[in-house]
Amino acid sequence: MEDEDCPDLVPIGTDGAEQTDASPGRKIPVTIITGYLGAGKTTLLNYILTEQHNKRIAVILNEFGEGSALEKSLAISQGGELYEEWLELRNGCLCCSVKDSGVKAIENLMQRRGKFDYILLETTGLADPGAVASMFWVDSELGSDIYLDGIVSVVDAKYGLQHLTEEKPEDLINEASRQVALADLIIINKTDLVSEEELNKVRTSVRSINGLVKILETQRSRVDLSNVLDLHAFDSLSGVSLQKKLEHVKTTHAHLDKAIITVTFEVPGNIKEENLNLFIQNLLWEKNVKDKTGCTMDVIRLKGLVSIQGKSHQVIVQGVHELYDLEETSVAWKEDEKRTNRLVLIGRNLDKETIKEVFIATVREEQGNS
Ligand SMILES: Nc1nc2c(ncn2[C@@H]2O[C@H](COP(=O)(O)OP(=O)(O)OP(=O)(O)O)[C@@H](O)[C@H]2O)c(=O)[nH]1
Ligand SMILES: [Zn+2]
Repeated sequence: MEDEDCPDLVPIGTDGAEQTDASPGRKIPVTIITGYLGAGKTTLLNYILTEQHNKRIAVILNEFGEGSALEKSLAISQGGELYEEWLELRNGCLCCSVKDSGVKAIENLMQRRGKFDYILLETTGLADPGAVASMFWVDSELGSDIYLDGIVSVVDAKYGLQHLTEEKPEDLINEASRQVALADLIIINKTDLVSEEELNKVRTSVRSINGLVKILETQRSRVDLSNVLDLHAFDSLSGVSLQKKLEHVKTTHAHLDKAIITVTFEVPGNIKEENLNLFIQNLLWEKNVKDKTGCTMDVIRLKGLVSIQGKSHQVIVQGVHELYDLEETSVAWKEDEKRTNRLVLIGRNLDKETIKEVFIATVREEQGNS
């Protein structure tokens, strides 16, 4: 990789703040804050910055996914004080080659100014957070200083329902639904503007898309920060909490043909890692898994805990769009425990029976002893 391709981040002023880099080896979490136009993302960011006094938080405001501006500002909060850095990007934007250069740019800045403890990234209201997420997720595996902690979606209590049901041309999934489908935490904001009944409708609609997500309701995005930061939603640390969640997933039925829903299934026994890979790749890459009517199953998010042959611990499966990852958790299968595989899929054209059959068939096929 050529250094030339990486944008430079140039901090404004040379007499920067003191560096408070305590633990150089530690990785820095990135939380993606997404949500439709005007839902309350910036309000949430500002709230976090004013509430959180002991973390050095870097904020990337609003610019990922937009490719025009030549400079980006990076607001940094430390000890309750806000100051701003400008990122001067040689090739114009942070997003055009985000995968390498966006992360690299953040790393460069940290080298010059000392590490942050935390990075918050606000996407634009129409962004596909999956694209942004995959950039940080992949890079974490390449020895980056940064890792993806979670995706938080803010939903407007008043207009959210309208956004979620908006029909897009050519069968596209609307942005609001995608943001909800991908989220690890949903904040339904502006509850002051709606009646209890309206709020129920929004909540039901959010839940029908994402049966796994935690939902909070707020005014002015005021939320207990322990619910937002350090979720570890993408790493094996989330294995323990995922286990509990998987037992209580709210599976939903499509009330509309094209609705995004959550399905879950369980298949007992041990599976081979290569067979699981095959199943996931058919689903996410080959896209050759179809529902009963012949429509391709369209998976936006996938999570699961599985039992892989030869592994003593539960393995967590994570998928976002076409990326996925298997990682052994710290949870060991007990001697007398029934080994099992639980998967949750969020997407379109998902029908539980078919997908379970396909899973079983794929797992069995290659064992050659069915
Ligand atoms: N009534 C009410 N207004 C709110 C609430 N939270 C935020 N707002 C207002 O809603 C507007 C949009 O809030 P932002 O935080 O800028 O929303 P955003 O998601 O960052 O918006 P974009 O970046 O433009 O997509 C602002 O005028 C806020 O003051 C709330 O709980 N109730
Ligand atoms: Zn904003």
